[in-house]
Amino acid sequence: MSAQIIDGKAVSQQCLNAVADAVAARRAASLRVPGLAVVLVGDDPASAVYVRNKNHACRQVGFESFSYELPADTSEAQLLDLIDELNDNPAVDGILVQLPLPAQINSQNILERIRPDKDVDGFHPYNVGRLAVRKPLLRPCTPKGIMTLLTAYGIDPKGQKVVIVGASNIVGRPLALEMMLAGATVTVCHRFTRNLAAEVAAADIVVAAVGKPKLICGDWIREGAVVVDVGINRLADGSLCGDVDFDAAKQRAAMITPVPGGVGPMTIAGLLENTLQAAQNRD
Ligand SMILES: Nc1nc(=O)c2c([nH]1)NC[C@@H]1CN(c3ccc(C(=O)N[C@@H](CCC(=O)O)C(=O)O)cc3)C=[N+]21
Repeated sequence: MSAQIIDGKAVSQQCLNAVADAVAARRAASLRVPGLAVVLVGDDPASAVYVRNKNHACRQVGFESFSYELPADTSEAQLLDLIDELNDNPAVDGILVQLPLPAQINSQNILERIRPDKDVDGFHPYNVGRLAVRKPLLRPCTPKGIMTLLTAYGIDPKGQKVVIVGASNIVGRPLALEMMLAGATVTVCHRFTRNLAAEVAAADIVVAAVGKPKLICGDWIREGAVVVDVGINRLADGSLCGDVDFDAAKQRAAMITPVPGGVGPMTIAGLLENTLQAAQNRD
């Protein structure tokens, strides 16, 4: 048996088309075009890809896009000043500060400075807390994109055993909250998990979000499971590889997301949906 490949690029395109329609409708009603500000400090290569894809998507849906590229030695105070300015700028609906930030800047201080109603990454403790108490406002983009992708393929996590590998603030943790909200029974694995293979083998839905190439072996996957691979790892030969051994896992899974073309494009879709929502909430 070979798994059905989940096409994140196609579903992302559908999401972007819906956002573009909503932007056109806003224009027709003389409402403001949504504006997204992206702040990049220094030059992290993974962030550079993201910024490029995000700019392309913004143009495609008709958003106004504000790009800030600051030198690697920018101080925390300078970055806080820029955020205050963007918080007060009425043309800006969404603010995204690319992570990771250089070592001299405390990321948490930065994330907490962004107005929660402009926090389109969903990383502010207020938005994290809203999701935790089942009253989400702006939801983290990658978990949101994964839920959209599963829905598009008719996969309902309700009552399913979901195993998430990785407990990061940006993917694993908020995804656990999303999955609980959707009625799944959730296990979160991390560096202290004793028998990772056994945890993964018990899953109806496995999500890998650790950033370690091929950490998840194909023969761990239960026959007929759904596999979602969040990892985007660049190998020495320049190729991209997920956290799952794709070729082996697709022999056992019912459905699987590829890298690239899986979760990555859905993160962008989630971001643009959040920015539209932020604009609508501010009308
Ligand atoms: N505050 C913040 N929020 C983020 O969401 C965030 C961030 N910082 N820092 C960097 C990471 C990385 N990230 C990606 C999202 C989509 C693709 C993406 O579209 N990938 C495509 C293309 C990959 C390629 O061709 O290299 C794919 O998987 O098919 C990549 C990377 C968001 N991040």
